[in-house]
Amino acid sequence: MTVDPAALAWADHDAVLFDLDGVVTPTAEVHMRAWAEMFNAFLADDTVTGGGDRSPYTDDDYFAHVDGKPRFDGVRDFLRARGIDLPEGGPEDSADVQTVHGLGNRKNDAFNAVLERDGVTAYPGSVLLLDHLRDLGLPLAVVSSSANAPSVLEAAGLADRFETVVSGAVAAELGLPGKPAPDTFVHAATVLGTTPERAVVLEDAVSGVRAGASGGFALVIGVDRGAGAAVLTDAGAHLVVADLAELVPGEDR
Ligand SMILES: O=P(O)(O)OC[C@H]1O[C@@H](O)[C@H](O)[C@@H](O)[C@@H]1O
Repeated sequence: MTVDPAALAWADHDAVLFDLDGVVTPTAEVHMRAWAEMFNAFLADDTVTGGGDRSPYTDDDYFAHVDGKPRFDGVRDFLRARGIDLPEGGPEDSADVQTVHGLGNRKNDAFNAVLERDGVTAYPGSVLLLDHLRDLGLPLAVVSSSANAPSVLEAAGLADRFETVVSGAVAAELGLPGKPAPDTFVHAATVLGTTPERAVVLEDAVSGVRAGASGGFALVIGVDRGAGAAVLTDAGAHLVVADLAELVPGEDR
């Protein structure tokens, strides 16, 4: 399917489902840096046992194993890729314990420290699209793997723009598998009173694009913030943009 981004018939759809980090707000970068800080300290720590490949963690590792997934899935999938065996631990593990949950909690502390220090400013092009869709009266949702989605939306001043927020915490509560499984997007469509065949998904991560494609959504729009347009297309995006302003009719680009 070839789609002209500026000529999208938004009104033909019932709802629009936005990933958050990297789509609405530039917080994918904050997640990326927090992961890199945590994994590199872990990989360089001689006291850690569990074998595996301890070479430094790179952005390629992020895009291949971590991007867009719920926090502890990201930890597990990266460790598995490196052949490193760590105990699972539990949600209450402190951030200095060498378990899957301890490492995830350490990354979360790093993420929240940056959020508190720097705040969040949404991408201007994304706010333009949100304004346009509000003018059209389309119901909107955020579907994010992040348990921090509500605080990021609050910090960006956008909490009132979305009818529902399916965050990592909501998914865990409802027992929904995270991206790349389609369940969180399907749940958001249901909450907005529609079905995947009538809803649009916007995603910057391969795992999220896969979720939209395997869920049978009418339109899956990839947002290239570093994953690569070809990679997003291969994962199932119907079209790929670099900025959400490209999706607003009449916006100068
Ligand atoms: O904030 P949390 O709960 O750790 O969420 C983790 C993930 O949240 C996603 O929204 C990001 O795109 C991921 O790359 C990130 O790792």
